Amino acid sequence: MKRITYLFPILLFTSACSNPNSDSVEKLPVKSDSIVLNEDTLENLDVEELNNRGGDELEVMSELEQKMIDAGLVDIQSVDSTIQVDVKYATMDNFMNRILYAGYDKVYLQPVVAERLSKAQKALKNIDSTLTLIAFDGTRPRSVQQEMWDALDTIPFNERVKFVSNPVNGSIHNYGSAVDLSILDLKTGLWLDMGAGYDDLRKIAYPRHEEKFLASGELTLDQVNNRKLLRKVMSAGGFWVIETEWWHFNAFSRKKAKELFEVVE
Ligand SMILES: C[C@@H](N)C(=O)N[C@H](C)C(=O)O
Ligand SMILES: [Zn+2]
Repeated sequence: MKRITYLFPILLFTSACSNPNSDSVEKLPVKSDSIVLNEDTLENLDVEELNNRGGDELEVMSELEQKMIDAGLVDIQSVDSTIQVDVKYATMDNFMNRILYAGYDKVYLQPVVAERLSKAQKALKNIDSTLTLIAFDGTRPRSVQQEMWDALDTIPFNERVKFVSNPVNGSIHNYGSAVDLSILDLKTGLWLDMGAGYDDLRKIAYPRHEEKFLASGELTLDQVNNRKLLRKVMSAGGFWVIETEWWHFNAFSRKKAKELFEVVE
């Protein structure tokens, strides 16, 4: 397989609001040293050879994906092609309002974690075959964890750790042992309504406050039941949710992940 290294253009945007649904984004000038193509790499390409290859043979791999493969991680869709992925950190549509994964839009996990996620998917399909798991993030390099952590430096430490793990300790994502995900309804093409968006910092996203928000009418019974369905099938795969994010599931404790795996830096 030919490996082509390149950088996607990265427009740096500032996060005017931490809510991913916000459209109030202030544009900053393009940072010149983060732009576009690595010309040395392009010069070294054997263009004629590439042109002679069928388009579907040409595989373009980002440096990040190569890092995942080198670490022994697997693409969830190569383990279970029925699981959908929508990697928000590969787009501008995330709480940072900028691309964190350049040229990389897959979900890589430790092989044992990917097998467990496939088990969760089967549990979901057994309940309703018109639903599917849709993963937003799997293994996350610690460098990206650091970027997230730094971006939220106006939030007091004790609040910040509820949303982003401290990169010094490492997130369980950094070990390929956590996944952010929801459920997609294949009939409508829509995610099930969880009463709060992905990476929503508000307390309404906290599983631990669900009963309170249900009692106050701020969450509906359907929304809470959708979260419960996600937890039920993830639990069948051996995952558990964290108290402050309905979408984040761990397959191992941090201690166990540290024993078993290396951090992806
Ligand atoms: C940032 C959010 N998607 C997330 O994954 N948070 C957890 C707590 C983490 O950073 O480990
Ligand atoms: Zn997460």
